[in-house]
Amino acid sequence: MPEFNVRDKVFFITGGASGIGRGLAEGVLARQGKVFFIDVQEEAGQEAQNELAATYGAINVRFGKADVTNREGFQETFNLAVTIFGKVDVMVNNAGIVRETRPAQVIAVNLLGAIYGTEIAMAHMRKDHGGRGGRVVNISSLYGLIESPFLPVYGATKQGIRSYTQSLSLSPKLEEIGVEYATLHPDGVQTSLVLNVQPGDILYLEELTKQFEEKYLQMEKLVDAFFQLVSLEKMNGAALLVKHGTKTFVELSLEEKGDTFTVKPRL
Ligand SMILES: NC(=O)c1ccc[n+]([C@@H]2O[C@H](COP(=O)([O-])OP(=O)(O)OC[C@H]3O[C@@H](n4cnc5c(N)ncnc54)[C@H](O)[C@@H]3O)[C@@H](O)[C@H]2O)c1
Ligand SMILES: CCCCC/C=C\C=C\[C@H](O)C/C=C\C/C=C\CCCC(=O)O
Repeated sequence: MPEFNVRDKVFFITGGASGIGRGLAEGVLARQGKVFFIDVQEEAGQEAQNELAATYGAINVRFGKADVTNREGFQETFNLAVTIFGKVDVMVNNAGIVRETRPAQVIAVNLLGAIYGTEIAMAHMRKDHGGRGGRVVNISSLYGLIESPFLPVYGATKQGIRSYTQSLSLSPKLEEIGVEYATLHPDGVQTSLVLNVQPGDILYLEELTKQFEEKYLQMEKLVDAFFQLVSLEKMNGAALLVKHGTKTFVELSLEEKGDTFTVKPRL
């Protein structure tokens, strides 16, 4: 099977108006793919669409306003993408927030939103229901692999995304369904999610700021790593950790110690 080529593939990206989603959208267009992206921020989304269209052509990129926690609205924009581009080949569930004081909201956006997006994409892509197959990449985090005292709720959603996505990748019907699943685990990137953090969004922010060495991962490196992941001949089940200076495919191993088992990321 040849390497998965981005050219002429249609990507659907959630949370694409800014940050990582926007970076990935531009990466798709630069590789001659097509993008439909959604976001709750209408003005920023329209602006991003106009800027990307000016460089890469209006026929290759479209924005739709939608909230990933509203399944109906999410489905409507997905249907619109299929109407405009004829198909969706790659779903990227990227929309996410950090707000430790609002656990229900964080779980709804980060976890439920990614589950809705995966279900919507899978229903369209699955070969056993007349689809063409496809790929789903769910954006987790470094904190989808390790724990942080600063972000327990956020971390739980990111570990949830990892577990959900990797569980789907184990489907015994994978061949006939024809949909592959993977997770991306970025370290800190300087986006509005990090730069606009308010007291209360993160626990012990003062301590975190003191110990943080400002070793951010560059967007360019993250975008390259994403395309390395999505272009794999066989992407299913991959989990790619991208840190400042390194990128590593990680596997989770179950360690047995007497009667106890511990799950440890093999980093
Ligand atoms: N920046 C980092 O350090 C970092 C590290 C690891 C993982 N991530 C993850 O990457 C993803 C993107 O984050 P980012 O850093 O680019 O942040 P960002 O704030 O720049 O972008 C997130 C986008 O999601 C949109 N969004 C928020 N709620 C939404 C909703 N309900 N429906 C639709 N869109 C919504 C926002 O409007 C925004 O445009 C998130 O899932 C985040 O958890 C970020
Ligand atoms: C100084 C403010 C940092 C705010 C980080 C907020 C959200 C980060 C979400 C990402 O998914 C986290 C991924 C990587 C960590 C990024 C930065 C913090 C590093 C601090 C630490 O060493 O724990």
